[in-house]
Amino acid sequence: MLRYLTAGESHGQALIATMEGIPAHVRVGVPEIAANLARRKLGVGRGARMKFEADELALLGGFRHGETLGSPIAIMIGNTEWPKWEEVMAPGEVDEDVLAALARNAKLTRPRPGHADLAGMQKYDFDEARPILERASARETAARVALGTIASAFLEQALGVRVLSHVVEMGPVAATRVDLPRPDDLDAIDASPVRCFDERAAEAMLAEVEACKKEGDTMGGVVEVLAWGLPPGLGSHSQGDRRLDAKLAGALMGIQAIKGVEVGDGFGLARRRGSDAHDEIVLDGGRIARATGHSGGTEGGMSTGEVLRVRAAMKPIATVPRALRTIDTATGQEASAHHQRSDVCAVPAAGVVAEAMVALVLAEAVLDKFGGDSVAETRRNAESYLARIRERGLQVSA
Ligand SMILES: Cc1cc2nc3c(=O)[nH]c(=O)nc-3n(C[C@H](O)[C@H](O)[C@H](O)COP(=O)(O)O)c2cc1C
Ligand SMILES: C=C(O[C@@H]1CC(C(=O)O)=C[C@@H](OP(=O)(O)O)[C@H]1O)C(=O)O
Repeated sequence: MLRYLTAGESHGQALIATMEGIPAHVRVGVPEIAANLARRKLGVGRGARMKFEADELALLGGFRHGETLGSPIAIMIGNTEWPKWEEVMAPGEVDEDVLAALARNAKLTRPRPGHADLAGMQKYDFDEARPILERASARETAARVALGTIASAFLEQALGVRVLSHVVEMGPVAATRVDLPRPDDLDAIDASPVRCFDERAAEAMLAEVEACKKEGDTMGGVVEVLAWGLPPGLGSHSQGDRRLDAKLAGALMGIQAIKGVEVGDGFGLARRRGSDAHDEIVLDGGRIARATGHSGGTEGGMSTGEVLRVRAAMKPIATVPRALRTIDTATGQEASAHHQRSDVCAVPAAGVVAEAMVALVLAEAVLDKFGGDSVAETRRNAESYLARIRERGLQVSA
């Protein structure tokens, strides 16, 4: 069983991530996690905070000498901006006069449409948005990316599974390249300011973000996550909440601003006839293969052994510089939404977060199927399962 939690506010002292259930001997540590945290900050359209804030990473539990111990993992990511926020976000009581003198403590009573501000104030009984936005903020995704790095390392070392993401749509611009990126393409994707595999589309995407920024507006887009090398049979058809596709959808929808998830061709499948929608089962050198990849690598809530392909649609950033209409909850009058600074577009970063969430779901599914308290034990169990599939003549070619 794999379980994890994150804690911490956007302008608090630190983010904390804990995870239990990752086997011993996964070779992973600060270099790999720090590299993924850096990837999450990349991409055109990110706001000023990405430049001046560093992620101060500390591994507090569950690691020794560059490997996991099989014990609970505890990770801290310090917010280097904390000194500026020490009073505003102090966990203890602070003198009212001190707070009143701080401009950054001004009450946020003009909730932003599209953010968690208003619903959160209503639900948690606050007279301003600060206590809500602090946790709603996608700063929290740094903690999930840290955990996802460990899940990814486990998947690769136990089973040779590689997870990657790329941007396929940015506002109105869509990539048209049909071949799927492979793990070796990830460096090139990360080198693109829009994290797009299709170079021609990348140029148009870049122009779109720049135009959007100039016009004081924000953008969304679509990211695709691929997992290469999965065995068939992760997840189960036997209960709705055990379906791999359901878990993937839930995990991706759990990312801030994600409003749609597609598995494989998703909504497009609904517009096709069955003869044109399903991946015919064919022979490839004596092994089972699929003629096409419409399903995205799951059937019946189980992985098929083909490449897993899921997409997540991100809505435009809620903090629109050309501020949207709202109500000032202090006066009850119409007003424009509060805005200090924000990202114009965070789709490239959302791809890195989506990659982490998919890795966490897959690691959980692998541990459900194969168990194991060490990487070697998970690998042995998976090998024996795959040997049985071969014995039956049911092996896939991917
Ligand atoms: C990587 C990332 C960065 C984000 N940056 C911002 C931002 O700078 N400003 C903003 O208003 N929303 C930003 N968001 C989106 C908000 O966090 C999100 O809209 C908010 O939490 C409300 O949740 P909902 O969109 O799911 O309703 C970002 C989301 C992600 C995934
Ligand atoms: C800090 C991060 O993202 C933040 C996510 C976010 C939001 O509303 O989701 C709003 C912005 O923060 P601020 O309002 O302080 O400028 C982003 O910078 C991060 O990703 O590390």
